[in-house]
Amino acid sequence: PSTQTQIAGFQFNNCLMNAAGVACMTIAELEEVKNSAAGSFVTKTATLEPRAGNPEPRYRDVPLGSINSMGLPNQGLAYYLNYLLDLQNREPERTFFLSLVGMSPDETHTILRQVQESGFTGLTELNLSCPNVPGKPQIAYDFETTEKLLGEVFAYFSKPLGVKLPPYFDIVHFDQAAAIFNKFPIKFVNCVNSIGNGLYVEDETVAIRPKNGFGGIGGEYIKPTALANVHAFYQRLNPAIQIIGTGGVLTGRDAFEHILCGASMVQVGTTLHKEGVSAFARITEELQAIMAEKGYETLEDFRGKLKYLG
Ligand SMILES: O=C(O)c1[nH]c(=O)[nH]c(=O)c1I
Repeated sequence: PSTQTQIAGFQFNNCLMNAAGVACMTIAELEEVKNSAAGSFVTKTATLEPRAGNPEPRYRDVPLGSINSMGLPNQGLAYYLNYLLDLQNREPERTFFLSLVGMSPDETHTILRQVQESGFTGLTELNLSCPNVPGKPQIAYDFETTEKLLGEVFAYFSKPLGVKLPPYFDIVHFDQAAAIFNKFPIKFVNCVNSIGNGLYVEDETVAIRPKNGFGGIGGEYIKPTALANVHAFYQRLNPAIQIIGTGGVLTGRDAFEHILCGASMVQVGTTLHKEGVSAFARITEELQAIMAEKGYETLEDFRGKLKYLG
């Protein structure tokens, strides 16, 4: 069976890739993901200037997942954009993702204009969901701001762009968010970012330093929420807007469920942090075994075909 896929008309030889933030801060890390069984990579979310991020410890792997309050540390847009421009000349047949966001709407426009004016031919993932910059709300929880920002962006940005979303927990919010995204030529929505502002306690103490221990939750804890967001947007969005599924992917079975719920690409975060890039080959083999057992040749044989109980 084949686990190849396409996003916005770009072909990928595998439907698995890293989630932004994991294994993607440096060129060395990105090259390792690129040279693994992953079909693509996304960079760490880039801001205009490099950022040190929050004080450590700011990321912890825990038995059922992870907690992080990194605070958007990154090498700055130029570092990632220059690498991607060089890479697309070296490997023109492959497509990669650039994740970005400004520390303000104006900075977001500055960054996106730089990308627009560059020769970048890959996919842009606008991160509307970072939960860990003290004082900064998750943009996509503010529907008015999100609609205004996207309206401004699409006045000048013509390269393929998708958005990274926080998890929503209310059917009305799925309705309202989807109604906004359906207004714009967005190529994909990526559901979900970490569940924001969880708290992990060891003995009597928090596990991470920033924000008195509050941080985004990933891993097994979040798969039911991730699948619900993937499927809710799959049900509601214009079919021209594809879904990337992120959250709780440990095994081929988890990847299968994301695709069954409507995802065209599946991202791996916490599991990749714990296991390393060998996770991509393992999960791919597990997914192919499930597809073979069920007689599915391609993702399209089962993508979005979640059954209800009537
Ligand atoms: O703290 C971070 O850097 C971070 N952490 C997350 O869990 N999601 C995000 O989008 C980001 I930008």
